[in-house]
Amino acid sequence: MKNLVEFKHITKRFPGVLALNDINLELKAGEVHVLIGENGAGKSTLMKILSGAYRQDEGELLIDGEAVKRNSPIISSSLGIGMIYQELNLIPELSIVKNIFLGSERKKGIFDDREGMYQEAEKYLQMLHLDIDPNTLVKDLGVGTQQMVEIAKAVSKHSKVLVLDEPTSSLTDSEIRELFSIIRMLKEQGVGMFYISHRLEELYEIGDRVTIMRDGAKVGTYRLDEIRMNEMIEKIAGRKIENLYPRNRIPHGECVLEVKNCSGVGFENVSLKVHAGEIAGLSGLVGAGRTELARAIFGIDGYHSGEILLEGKKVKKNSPREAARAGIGLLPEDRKVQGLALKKNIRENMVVSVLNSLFKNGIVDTKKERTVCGKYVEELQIATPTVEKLAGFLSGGTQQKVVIAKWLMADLKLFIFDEPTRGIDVGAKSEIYRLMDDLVHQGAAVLMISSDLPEVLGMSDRIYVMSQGRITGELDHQEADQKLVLRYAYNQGGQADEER
Ligand SMILES: Nc1ncnc2c1ncn2[C@@H]1O[C@H](COP(=O)(O)OP(=O)(O)OP(=O)(O)O)[C@@H](O)[C@H]1O
Repeated sequence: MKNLVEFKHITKRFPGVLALNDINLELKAGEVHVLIGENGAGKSTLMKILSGAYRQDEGELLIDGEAVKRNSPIISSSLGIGMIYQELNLIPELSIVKNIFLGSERKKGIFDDREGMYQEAEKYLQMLHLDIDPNTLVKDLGVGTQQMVEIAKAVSKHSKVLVLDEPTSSLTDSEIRELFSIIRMLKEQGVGMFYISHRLEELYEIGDRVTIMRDGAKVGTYRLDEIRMNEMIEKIAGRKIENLYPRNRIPHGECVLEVKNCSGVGFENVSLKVHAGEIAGLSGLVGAGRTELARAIFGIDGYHSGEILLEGKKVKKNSPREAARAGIGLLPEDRKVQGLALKKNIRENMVVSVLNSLFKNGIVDTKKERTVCGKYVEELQIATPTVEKLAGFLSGGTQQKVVIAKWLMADLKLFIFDEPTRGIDVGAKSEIYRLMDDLVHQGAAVLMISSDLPEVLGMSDRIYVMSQGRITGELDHQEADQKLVLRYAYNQGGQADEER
């Protein structure tokens, strides 16, 4: 089969980092080629060379068999390369049609052919099974639908190659199904796709071949029907991971968090408890109201009735500062926006929450600071030559590790983690789990929101399930399994009980 893209001996350096080391790789027509590897392994850098955002230091890029001498985003797009990023690149204030045709407006004479563009957009939306008016503003769409609009945009440009960078990370289950059926349709039309993801289960469903990368080098390319998951995990991490969920459950202590009949925007009549020494999982589908509840507990948003208590004392409403002072920390879902100062370096980002403890005689004890940061850089395998590197230059997953380190360092009574391992590679995941287990052993309480079912089941002592703003189930880890949690998540828990 024809090669749509060929990377030949591609090397790329950044100050202090060999981001890509002699990479050889090809993409065939009609193929879904998965790229996988630890955070900072070089996946995005390779794709940015394809998109023309970066230029390789050595090696050659061929598109459709032709060497691309001088690449740029415009050239790459004209050669049929479409990029669909995690951070969506649509303009929220504009309509779907305007977004689709931005920069490639269809003309009738010298004027924009508005009617033509509307009809064409409608055709693409129908093709993607989206029943929406193309004049709808993008800001009024959910994240999943926005992603579909990005795909419609790529389809309108008749892209031969699509790059999907963690496309499912914020989609609901049914949106993921929809996306996969679109990917299959595009495959049949001969479109080739690079697919970056850290979710190993889904790769088997959608991928043809997988290339594993580590530290900027290619470990190997394998057909997915020829490599087992355990083997893949070992190749990604470069070591054996005996136990991904290193939980050592202990009898729990006093109640730390109590939410009593709480109602607010996105959740209703929620009651739950988390104890010292316990990890309580909060499961449910995307959009079930879990993040809204977490934001209310941490005081970012208010709630109109009910009570939130920390160690029996009421937590002040609407004040994250008071919540933090009381001993609550929230690791937000949207970490890039909320969790990190991009213009500050790793060290500065990490120590903000513990700065007080680093002062000695009124000045920061830099030796202690470096030791503390170094420990987390090592444990979480943060890919960086130095802790002085600006956070903005780190790979997406590495940025998340820095935010997580910052929270793990803080001395808190209650940690709320919202999707703690989204976008994190499998080796670091097990380290984060180990550190979470340490936290509860030291007496903290953890509320972990997660859409990753194996993670919820593997880590929690108890699992609360939410559906449409309400708690629909509470399960002990011993009785919980994937099916049961899903039933409650779809609010079918009652029926399940009757069946049993
Ligand atoms: N503009 C830049 N300046 C300096 N270093 C960079 C820059 N872009 C990437 N890097 C470095 O290159 C390496 C590869 O990063 P890349 O973003 O390609 O990783 P990745 O495999 O996509 O990771 P993730 O899974 O976290 O998205 C990292 O060490 C990163 O810090």
